Amino acid sequence: MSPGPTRRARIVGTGLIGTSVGLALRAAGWQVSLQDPSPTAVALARDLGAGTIDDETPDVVVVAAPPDVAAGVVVEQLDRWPDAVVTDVASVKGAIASGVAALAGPGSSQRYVGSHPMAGRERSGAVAGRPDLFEGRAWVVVPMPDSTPQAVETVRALARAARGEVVVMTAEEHDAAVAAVSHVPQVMATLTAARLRDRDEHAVGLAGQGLRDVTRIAASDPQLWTQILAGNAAGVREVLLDVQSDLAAALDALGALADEAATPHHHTPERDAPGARAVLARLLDDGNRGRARVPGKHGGAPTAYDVVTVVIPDEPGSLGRLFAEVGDAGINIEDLHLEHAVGHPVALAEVSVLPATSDRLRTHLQSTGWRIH
Ligand SMILES: NC(=O)c1ccc[n+]([C@@H]2O[C@H](COP(=O)([O-])OP(=O)(O)OC[C@H]3O[C@@H](n4cnc5c(N)ncnc54)[C@H](O)[C@@H]3O)[C@@H](O)[C@H]2O)c1
Ligand SMILES: O=C(O)C(=O)C[C@]1(C(=O)O)C=C[C@@H](O)C=C1
Repeated sequence: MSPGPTRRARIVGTGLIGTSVGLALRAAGWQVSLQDPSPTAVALARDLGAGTIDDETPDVVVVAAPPDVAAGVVVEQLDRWPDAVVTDVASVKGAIASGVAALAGPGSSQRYVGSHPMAGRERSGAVAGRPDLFEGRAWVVVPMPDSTPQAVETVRALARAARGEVVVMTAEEHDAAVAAVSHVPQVMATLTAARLRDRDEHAVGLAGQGLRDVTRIAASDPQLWTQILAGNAAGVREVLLDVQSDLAAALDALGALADEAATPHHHTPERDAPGARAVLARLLDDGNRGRARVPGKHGGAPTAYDVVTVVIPDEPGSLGRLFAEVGDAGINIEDLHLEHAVGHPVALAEVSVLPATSDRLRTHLQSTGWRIH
């Protein structure tokens, strides 16, 4: 290791995450060299500005390869660069830690520290890379029992340079946490979206923002996610067993309510489905309470935004004019969703703002001729 701050990184695996790490580190002034078995992937990452293709000796190597090869690649890199710290960014940590422990030569695993930036996209490949992908997102750092303090500090510095917020955990803590906050959400999005395959176009055409919110990540790469789910099988299964018991309760309640509805003329308190509505209400309330725990922007406490829904003509320049108008009112847009109504030449822009500013924004937009929904 060279003295002073780490400035030379090597990225091995230049897809979405490797390219994003390269772009982020270069923006922070680091030298970055790139490597990938796919000549196209590495050339593309270079052309996008993520680094150079050379064999400069690195201070730190970032393995951003698929989870099922990550441990082997970490060990190759520990052997190739005997003075470098090596980390990986795979979405599972226990399986990689055991792989490295089993394969690494004596003493070299001390230079390995696992990590996992909690940011990504439903797309793969260098072209989807973003320099600001990790901005304000948790970046989990997972030391091995024998990692040196210097190796841990090197990986913390790397995560900070890429604009992540460092959180240190064991591999077991990490895998249990991401089962609930990342892996099961992927499964639920996938299962929900799968129900749309055989629906006719009229039904799917009614989709509003709710479906979009719930299914964005159902577009993720099946090959990558098969590896992630297999790599955290026990943790994912444990959370899904709880989901299964909630689903069973929902099915029982819905069954009772469906029977009730099928005998509409014989409503009596005994024949009604006693307790079924309470079961559904409890499940929905549990969902409210879980959702309220999801952190807000930059990992802070959840912020309740007010949504101002503005009707905009579905034509070039409308959104730009709306942004300018909100800017003129001196109000920050915290989030934005666009919804297109089927068969209508307008779109709905759902502008999220801080609650203290929403009334002022509505008044301002109405006074300048915008239709508020
Ligand atoms: N996609 C996400 O949202 C996300 C978020 C955080 C972490 N991760 C983790 O980051 C890693 C990369 O995921 P991605 O989304 O960038 O995938 P990706 O498919 O976009 O990129 C993977 C890259 O690894 C390369 N590769 C394949 N085999 C390799 C090998 N043996 N050695 C070196 N490189 C190899 C591929 O050619 C490809 O360029 C995975 O371990 C994943 O779990 C993904
Ligand atoms: O936002 C997305 O598209 C993601 O899939 C990101 C996401 C997640 O938040 O669950 C997915 C997998 C990763 O390991 C880390 C981040």
